[in-house]
Order: sequence, then structure tokens, then C-alpha cells
Amino acid sequence: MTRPVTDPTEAAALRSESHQLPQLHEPRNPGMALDTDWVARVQANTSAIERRAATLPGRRSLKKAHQAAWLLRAITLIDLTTLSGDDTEGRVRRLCAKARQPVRPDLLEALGMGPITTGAVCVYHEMVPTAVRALEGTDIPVAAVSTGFPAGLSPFRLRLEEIRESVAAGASEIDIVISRRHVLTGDWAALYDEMRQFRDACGEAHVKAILATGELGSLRNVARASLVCMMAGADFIKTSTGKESVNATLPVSLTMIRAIRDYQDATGVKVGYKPAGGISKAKDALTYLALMKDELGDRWLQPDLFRFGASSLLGDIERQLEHHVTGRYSALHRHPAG
Ligand SMILES: O=C[C@H](O)COP(=O)(O)O
Repeated sequence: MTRPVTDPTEAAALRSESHQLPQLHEPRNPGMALDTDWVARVQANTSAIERRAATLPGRRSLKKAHQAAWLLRAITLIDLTTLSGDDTEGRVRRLCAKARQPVRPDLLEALGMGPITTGAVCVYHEMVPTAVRALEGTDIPVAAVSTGFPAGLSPFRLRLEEIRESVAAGASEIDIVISRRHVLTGDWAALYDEMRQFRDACGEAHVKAILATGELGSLRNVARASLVCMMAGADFIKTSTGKESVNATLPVSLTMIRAIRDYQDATGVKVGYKPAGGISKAKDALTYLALMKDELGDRWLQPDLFRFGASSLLGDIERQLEHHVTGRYSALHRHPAG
């Protein structure tokens, strides 16, 4: 049995906070010349960042009464992902069906909501044509992880070619992986040049720069790599491939979000943020949304400036929404992603 939302405050909150909002399209980041003095000035106070990150879970910047609304919003910000060696066309088609209809219609109806979709579907290059076909008639973008994901150590010309092929196959977003060694050796010119060439190869497709922060050694390196990728024209900076031993964390997120703020202060350009890897719980999604709201403001709660990279988050959010509507939890296996 579903329980319709009758509390007028709650119903109004759901309508104003969670509807699939009209798509905003932030102008792309054109990038700028590499400014090595600025890069050298960037520091990160690790203990202060960790202290602040520890206070984030459980903060109430998103009102509890409006939690269902925020969870629906979170769904519209998910890059629904499958990146496994055993991916099949069938799995990708099921994932795309989920992206089209991420929440059961009876739950949406009980919440007084119209249809919503996820922010994008994210797959390996080989699966792009299947995803594009399965999403025909929607405006859900297909994102491809290209450039020798996840290590990014294939020959450079092949990485560029992979981007071009993914774009030709219909991907409108490309998640590239940077060469971690350029960061670890402080070769900012090499990182800038690589990122610039990746962006050029993307053409009109938007480019997300995966930093693989778990392999960069320090938060200062994360901050500097974020800045260099933005200088080279990244539309989004993304934490992780999901394959590193440490993926998205709150300290890394604070560091990258503050780099985005500094870049905006200096250039006027807004760059998007995508935490990815290991985000699988609805409460973690709410913590991230609160963090974006606190640090960058509401504008970064829209799909053109914020995405979750996640393969299993949607299932937990659906369970929480079901609980909100029916008062009961169902088993997680009843909410498969793909
Ligand atoms: O980019 C997205 C990540 O690969 C997803 O990671 P996850 O499977 O831990 O959610």
C-alpha cells in the first residue's frame, strides 16, 4: 500500500525541490593559458580539511522533512554506471531502461511527482552504440569512459582515437583519465598539454577529467591537478574511476570543490564536479548535496554542474523512497540497477 503525500508543506517541497528541472546548460569552460605561478601557490591544509570533512555527515543543511525531495533530486544527478569486464548488451539495455524510469511510477505518483530520469548513463566505449539506441527518444546523455580507462596507460594517440570513436558512436560526454605520473612528478605542463588534447579530441562532447585522487599522494596534488585540468578546459573534474583502492572521499571532495570555487573567482567560469566510486548509500548522497549547497550554492545542484558517478546508489535511494511512501523497507535485490 502506498501512502500519498498529504502534508501540504511536504508536497510543496517535493514539487519545488525535486522536479526534473528545466535543463540548464552552463557555457563550456574555454580554459586559459597554464599559469604555473598560480599552480605553485596552491596549498591544501590536510588536517583542517579532514576536520571539516568529519563534521559533514549528519549536518542538517537539507531539511529532514524534505528528504524525499532531495533523494529525487539526487536521482536526476546520477551518471548511472556499469563499468565491468563482463558487461553485455543486455545489461546495458536494462541499465538504460532504469535510467529512463529510475523510480516506480506508483511511488512517484504517491509523492505527487511527474516522471524523472537519471542525469546520464556511463559505459565503456564498446557499449556506447547499445546505450545510444536504448536511450533514443530521451535526452539522457551517454557518457563514455575513454582514454584507456581506468589506468590511462595505452599509447597516447590511441587514447585520442578512442575519444574520437566514442564521440562518433554517439557519446556526448567523455570521461577521460589523466596520467597520474604527471601529477606525481609535478610535470604540470605535461598534464595541461594532455588535458588540452583530450578536450580538443572531444569536440562538442563535454569532457570530465578523472583525477584518480586515490593515487595522487596528497590533497595538495589533488588541488593542483584540479586547477591544471580546469586551466586546460575540463568541463567537469571527477574524483575517481571507481577502480582505485580509495575512491571518492569527503576530504578530496572539499579540496576539489574549493579548487572549482577559486577557478570561478579568478575566471568567472563554472566547472562541474563528479564524485565517483563507492557512493552507494542514500545518506551519503544527501551529505554530498549538502556539501555542494554549502560550498558552491544551489547552482551546483543541477545536472550540468554536478553528477554522482555510481553503479549501485540508485537501488538504495529507491528503497528509502519506498520506505518514505509505504513505511516499509524492501530487500535491496528488488532494486537491481542493470
Ligand atoms: O564512475 C563511476 C564509478 O566507476 C562507479 O563506481 P561504483 O561502482 O563504486 O559506484
